[in-house]
Parts: sequence; structure tokens; C-alpha cells
Amino acid sequence: MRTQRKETVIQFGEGGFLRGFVDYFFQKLKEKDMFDGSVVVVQPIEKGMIEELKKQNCKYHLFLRGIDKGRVVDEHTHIDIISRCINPYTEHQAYEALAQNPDFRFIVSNTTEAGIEFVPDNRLDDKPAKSFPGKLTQLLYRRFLLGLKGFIILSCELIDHNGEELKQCCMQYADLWGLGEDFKNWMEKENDFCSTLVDRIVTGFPREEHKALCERIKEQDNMMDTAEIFHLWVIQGNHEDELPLVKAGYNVIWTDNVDPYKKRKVRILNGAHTSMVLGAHLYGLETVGECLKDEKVSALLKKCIFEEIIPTIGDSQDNRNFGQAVLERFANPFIRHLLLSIALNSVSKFRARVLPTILEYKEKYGTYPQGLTFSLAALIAFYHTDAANDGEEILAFMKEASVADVLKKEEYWGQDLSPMLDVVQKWYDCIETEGMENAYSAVLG
Ligand SMILES: NC(=O)c1ccc[n+]([C@@H]2O[C@H](COP(=O)([O-])OP(=O)(O)OC[C@H]3O[C@@H](n4cnc5c(N)ncnc54)[C@H](O)[C@@H]3O)[C@@H](O)[C@H]2O)c1
Ligand SMILES: O=P(O)(O)OC[C@@H](O)[C@@H](O)[C@H](O)[C@H](O)CO
Repeated sequence: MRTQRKETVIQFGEGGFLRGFVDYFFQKLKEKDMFDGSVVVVQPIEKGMIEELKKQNCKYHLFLRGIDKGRVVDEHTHIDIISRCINPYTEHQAYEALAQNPDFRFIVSNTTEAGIEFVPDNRLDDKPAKSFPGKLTQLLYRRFLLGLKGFIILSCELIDHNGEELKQCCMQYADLWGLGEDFKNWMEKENDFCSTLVDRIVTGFPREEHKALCERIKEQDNMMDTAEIFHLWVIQGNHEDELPLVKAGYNVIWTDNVDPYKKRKVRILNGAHTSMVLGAHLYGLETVGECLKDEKVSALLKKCIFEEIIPTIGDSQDNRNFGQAVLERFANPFIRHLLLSIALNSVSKFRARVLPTILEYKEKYGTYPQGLTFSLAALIAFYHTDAANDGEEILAFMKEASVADVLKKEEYWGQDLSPMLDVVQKWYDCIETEGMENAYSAVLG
């Protein structure tokens, strides 16, 4: 069933994050009469969740829970801002037709860290191009040929310079497909590829609470979503006039440089997650909340944040406040964040979120930070178990590899980490011979 509202946003991605973050903002702006539009969701890969969403007329319930300024918040929102969902693989004409509607003004995306990728074998006449930037270029080119206005493009992928990277990929497709200088100029001048930094812990579908929450809303919802109440969206550029998020009271920052916000968030929050969860899983814990309640795991977490990460990236009051807020967010008693869901693809996450701090710490202080190197040893021990979930080749290699072999793997780390062998091997042996609990005591000791 279609709503009568005009369609103004094209959203690449139907995942829990976008539905718990961006769609929440559009929904709330609509409720405040500050946004006259609706969202069309495009599934970026062939298999996904939109069939399930369609079964529910694209509607779902979002539960945001946590402590906000000392006040307990348990906010339930029925999200009905999505007017349609399109699978471009099976509904290609509908996808193509999006270019013709002049009302569309925003494009938002979250296609994971893997989505913004230039794949040279994609073609202009593929129905659709396989990669997300390929699909977007097809759409933009149709738009250009029709002589219509461009878009404000808000990339939410957790990679550096997401907007610039996306634009770069689209430009590469324009060259590969010979779409001409006029089109490239139109892409440049008529579209704003904004880099953005998103921050909200979205725990997604509440497996264990689902029945109780369905009883609460008195309806069956298989696309239910859960998250913390905290949110921060830093956007490079300024389109507050068309998207009045600040005026509506949201924690949104329009800026000319997203980089410092991104570094702070990825190094402190994501770095803390990635460095904590693998050891904590081996120690027998299941959720982030349990980690915060455990004396040893939380002590190591604090050591990593306040003695290793923050001194490395800059011991400012702002960073310390952020670190403190992260501890409070992790301790949120209302959400159940599974360690194993954070542990997915830990090799690439460790490289982006933890390793730079280890290497910069060494550069700055001449020694390796013990807590974070311990977490690398825990990663290696974790990948020796069946709990690891990553690419097939990574799993096969990591399952059997020695500490020395793992550290040598430049493909994973961007460099040979053999200089770290002594310290990582020491913690790895400690974990294997003494057990995780004693290893925690040793690293804290
Ligand atoms: N969950 C959170 O707390 C949170 C917070 C901030 C950022 N993020 C980031 O958001 C991303 C998505 O998280 P989620 O919780 O929505 O996950 P999800 O599994 O619910 O959704 C993943 C989405 O990415 C798309 N996708 C997957 N692989 C793709 C590919 N190769 N090309 C194009 N699209 C692809 C899927 O179609 C789906 O729409 C993650 O990469 C994460 O880093 C998550
Ligand atoms: O979503 P991932 O799997 O890339 O990373 C796991 C968490 O660190 C992440 O989801 C954070 O909760 C999020 O980035 C907070 O904004």
C-alpha cells in the first residue's frame, strides 16, 4: 500500500542501522511538520530483508532505550516514513523510474564498509550494476539526461571520507562508461556528496525480547529494531535549510570537516568495542552490558580507553568526556549488545579501529600499549575457535596460523607486524596456558 506523501528520499540499504537512525530522523521531522516527504528504500544487494519489510507495508517499530541526561528513556516509535521498497534486481524498471521523479532530493546510504567499491566489470547496461556506486551512477546518469536537479547525498558507511570515496567511484564509472565531461561536471556541481559520521549503537532485531515487545505493541513485527537513545550525526556541508535537523533538536553537526569527529568515535568507541569483545567472549561473557559489570573486563576496558587510546589520539577534555560517555553508553541496562555481533569481521575492524592506536602509541611512547596488544593476542586466540565469523579465506588462515604467521600477514594489517611478536606472543601464551581469567589479571597487574 502506498502512502500519498511525496517521495523525496532514496535510501540505499534496508539494514537495522539506517532504519534505527536515518529513518528515525525523517520520521520525527515529519511528525514535527518539518519534512514533507517519504523514503523509498532500495536494497543494494540481491538478497536482503525488503521482502519482509514489504509484507509489513514498509512499517516497523523502533525502540530507543537508555539514560538521557540522567532520565530513563524508553521511546517507542512506529516508523511509517517508508513509502516503498524496491529490489533493483527483480524490479528494475521501478528502480530506473526513480530518476524521473523531480521530488527526490536526498540520497542516503549505508552499504557496510564493503559497499563503496569500484568494480570494473560493472556496465552501464547491467540491470542493475552490481556495486552500489555502479547503481548510483546509473541513476545519476538518467537524472542528468532528463535535465533534472541533482541530489544531496549523505553517505553513512563507516569508512574514511565516505562521501568523497563514493563520488570518486561514481566518477570512475563515468570515465569507464564514457559518459562525458558534461555529466561529470553535472555530478560535481549539481550534487553534494556529503561525508558523514554516524554514531548510535543499534542493536537491531531484539531476538530475546521480541515476544514481549510484540505483546507491548499488540502486533507481530518481524522487522522490529532496537537502539540506544544517544545519537550523533556529523555531516560535512550544510543543508539545514532543507533538512532542519538542528532546528528540530537533534544532535546533528553540520561542519566543513568530519575527520576529527570520525577519528574520536572510531578510535575510542569502536576501538573499545573491538579490543574488548574477543577476549571477553573467551572469558565466557555474552553481552557488552555483562562486560561492564565484570570487574576485570571493565578494568581492562578503562585502561585501554583512558591510558592507551586517549593519550595517543590527544588527552583533551573533549576526548575524556567522550570516553566517559562511551562507558555509560556501554553500560546501558536497556539494550543487549551481543559480543559476537560486534566480533563479526574483526580482522578488518582491528586494522581500522585498534591497530593505528597501537602503532601511534609505540611511536609516541617507545613501547607497545599492553592492553591493546593483549587484545590482538585475544583476537588470535578467538580466531582459533569456531566462534569467529569472517570471510572464508580469513577464517581458514586464522584457524591454524601461529602468532608469528598472523603478524606477518601484511594483507590483513597493511604492514608486517613482526616487530610486535614478543609482546603479542607473551599475551597469547598467557591466555593459552593460564586461561582467560588469569590472563586478565596479568595484563591488569
Ligand atoms: N549497528 C550499529 O550500531 C551501527 C552503528 C553505526 C554504524 N554502523 C555501520 O552500519 C553498517 C550496517 O549495519 P547494520 O546494523 O544496518 O547491518 P545490517 O546487516 O542490518 O544491514 C546491512 C546493510 O548493508 C547492505 N550490504 C551488505 N553488504 C553489502 C555490499 N557488499 N554492497 C552493498 N550493500 C551491502 C545490506 O543490503 C543491508 O542493507 C555496518 O557496516 C556498521 O559498521 C552500525
Ligand atoms: O557495526 P559494526 O559491526 O561495524 O561495529 C560494531 C560496533 O562497534 C558498532 O556498531 C557501534 O556500536 C557503532 O558504530 C556505534 O555508533
